[in-house]
Amino acid sequence: MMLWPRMALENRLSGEDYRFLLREKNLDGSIHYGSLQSWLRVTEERRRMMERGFLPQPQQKDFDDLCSLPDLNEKTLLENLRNRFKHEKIYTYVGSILIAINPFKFLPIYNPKYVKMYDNHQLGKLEPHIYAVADVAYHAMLQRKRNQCIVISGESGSGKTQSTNFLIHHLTALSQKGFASGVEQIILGAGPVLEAFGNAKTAHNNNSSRFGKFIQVNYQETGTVLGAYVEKYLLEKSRLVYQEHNERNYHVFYYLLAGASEEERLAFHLKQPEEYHYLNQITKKPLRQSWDDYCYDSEPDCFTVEGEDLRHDFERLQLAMEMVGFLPKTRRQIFSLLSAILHLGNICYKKKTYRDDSIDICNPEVLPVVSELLEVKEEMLFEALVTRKTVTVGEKLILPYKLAEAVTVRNSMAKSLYSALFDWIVFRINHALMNSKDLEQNIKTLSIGVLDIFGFEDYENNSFEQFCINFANERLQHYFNQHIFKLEQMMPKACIQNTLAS
Ligand SMILES: Nc1ncnc2c1ncn2[C@@H]1O[C@H](COP(=O)(O)OP(=O)(O)OP(=O)(O)O)[C@@H](O)[C@H]1O
Repeated sequence: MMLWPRMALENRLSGEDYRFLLREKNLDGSIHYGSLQSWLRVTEERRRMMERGFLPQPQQKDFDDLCSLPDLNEKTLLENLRNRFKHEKIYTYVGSILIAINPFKFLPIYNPKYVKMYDNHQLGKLEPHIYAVADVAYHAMLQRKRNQCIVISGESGSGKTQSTNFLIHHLTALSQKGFASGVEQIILGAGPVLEAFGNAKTAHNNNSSRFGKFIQVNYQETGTVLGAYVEKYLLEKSRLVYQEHNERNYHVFYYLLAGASEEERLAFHLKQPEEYHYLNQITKKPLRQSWDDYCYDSEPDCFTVEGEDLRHDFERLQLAMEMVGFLPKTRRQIFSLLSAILHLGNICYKKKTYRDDSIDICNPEVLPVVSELLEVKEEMLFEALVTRKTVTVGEKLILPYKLAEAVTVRNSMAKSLYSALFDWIVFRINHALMNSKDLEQNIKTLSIGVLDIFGFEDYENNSFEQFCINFANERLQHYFNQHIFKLEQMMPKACIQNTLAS
């Protein structure tokens, strides 16, 4: 295109005022001049030919930062992301924010070569990557001497936990530069332990986090990892006693039942998963055939998920627990408690007589098993399961539970035991992650936090837990919007100040 070309001025017809001229090279190399109107006619013709398939579609250029899209609207934004995804580019920037699209397959972009490539690089210079975000946070922390935080948000199954793992991996790799010190090993070992006890298969995600976590990696001012801290939020306790169709209980139960040795099976009185009430609800889906006739359709079970090797997972868990500092004796106690919870769920009740509401346990042979595994007296356990103690003015009353109450109490006991176990595991992990140097007052520490909470959920039956999860997501989104708008507002001010100063 030529602006104010001599030729255009010379050849212009009266009344036409060319400001530019279109110049096109023909196939034989000769130059062809055209007016804007003729060029528009040709392009329109080309567009029609392409639409009919006579001409090849032009290769669409993709933008690695959505802010660079010439025309930013929902359609172009989604098309750009789709186009990139087709070429296995799962990451795209929106300024300093990173969008990740779950590829649901392994991509070879997380090996040490990539760690090196993204070390100390300027955001936007290379293809967008999760390592680039970790790198920017790390160097911003070192340069500005300020703590940093990375917030990960997205609906269930979108890849938040996987992204957290990549971030933690890169954050520790940047610090160690090739050497795996003790603390980094513990940080990396903590992930599989938390996942085994706090993740489960859901309808949306085979490895869904059923708790929120904030992992804070602490550094010395030189950038060396000092230690870490894990904060846990709201473990979904209801899953322990009830799961929706096609969902499972926490992974650790299936690992234990598949991977325990013969000796452990005997010691913990282990059975098959389908023999435990807390695990066998998934196989049966009520199928309504007519209005007054319900029957239970036997669906294929989901005790094992495609591609899963539970025995191997149990071995991996044992290794990770060892890395985090759980001694064999402690591990045995943990597995004994898990077995006790499973047996506890099998306790069922019946009315003693038709006349009153008093109840009895219909399978008393389970009681000695639970009492042995929990190391509590059988009588005390029985009392706790069938009676309630209340104190009135100067009087202690022991009242029997009603049938429905007793089932709720049994489930509450199981939920409390598991929740206490999970809290204790997080506590022990934190103890192992805490470096004594953290506590020394003369060492100034910096940190990078990664927030990974459960994603937005909408099931057929949504419980109080879904309400809490979705509310937390809404709050996080609100915080994010506020933060981004504040940054946007600050930007013009900073620009004006800079212009005035210069
Ligand atoms: N970058 C990735 N590369 C390969 N696979 C991935 C990636 N991100 C996610 N996945 C796959 O998607 C699955 C679900 O991801 P993830 O568990 O991280 O989701 P989530 O957002 O944390 O879900 P929830 O909120 O339910 O915990 C993973 O188990 C993994 O198989």
